[in-house]
Amino acid sequence: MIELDRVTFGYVRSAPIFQDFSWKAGRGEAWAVLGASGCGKSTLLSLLAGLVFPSSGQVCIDGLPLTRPRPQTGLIIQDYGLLPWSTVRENVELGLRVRNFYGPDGTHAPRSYDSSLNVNPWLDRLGILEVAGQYPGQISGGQRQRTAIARTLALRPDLLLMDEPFSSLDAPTREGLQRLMLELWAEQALTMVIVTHSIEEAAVLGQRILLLKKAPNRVAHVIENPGAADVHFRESDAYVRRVRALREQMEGA
Ligand SMILES: Nc1ncnc2c1ncn2[C@@H]1O[C@H](COP(=O)(O)OP(=O)(O)OP(=O)(O)O)[C@@H](O)[C@H]1O
Repeated sequence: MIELDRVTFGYVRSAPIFQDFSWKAGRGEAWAVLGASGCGKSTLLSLLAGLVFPSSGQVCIDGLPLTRPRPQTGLIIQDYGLLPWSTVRENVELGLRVRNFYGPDGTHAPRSYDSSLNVNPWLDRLGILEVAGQYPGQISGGQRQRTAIARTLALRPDLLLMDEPFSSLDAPTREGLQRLMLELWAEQALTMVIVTHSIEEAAVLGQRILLLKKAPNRVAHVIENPGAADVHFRESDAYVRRVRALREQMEGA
């Protein structure tokens, strides 16, 4: 589904963050991108989202070179990006309204396009139906993040990119949302890429973990972590060992 082929990227007047960097992710996989601050995790997400482009090499999604943001890619950023003057329901409808205006191909709305704004199933699935009439300022951080997730999933993405989605939440809320993401990932047949600087989060959410090191990243260090999809993985010895191993690998970065 995702293929980075010898990608080189650096911001203007800055040293490259990725140099001849190649990486592949298959359809339906759950990836965590882990690394210390400044190693290029968010930049990788921007490359995957089609927000920035390599100076050489290619980013391909589903075999097609990425030349602009793709309508089937959902991006969830750290501060939720909710409109404070709109209710939870209006925020969840927002992506669908924009898509109805521009159409799923990003240029125009074809007649055949289903323009329904029925977001109730998503509000229900994300557990925010009872706060649907409230404004972002009146709900908790966890509910705000659920709203952002509902808004993105209502667009039925096949690729979900998340940048430090739970970093500002307290531990029980974060763990609840991590569990929910794993359920949604399995339920919706999503390909998921979650950027995190938390070793524990990477171990819980990433069936495969891409470890970025100090820039420039030239090699994709991939750690297999098949236990992640299991709801009880967090309580297992294998999880403790995985976290320890990841910490050692990060310290050696
Ligand atoms: N828009 C930009 N213009 C110039 N430099 C940038 C820009 N965005 C990020 N950088 C720089 O690129 C490098 C990688 O940044 P990036 O945000 O991708 O790292 P990160 O691993 O996500 O870090 P963090 O965990 O702190 O968010 C950093 O040195 C950062 O200062």
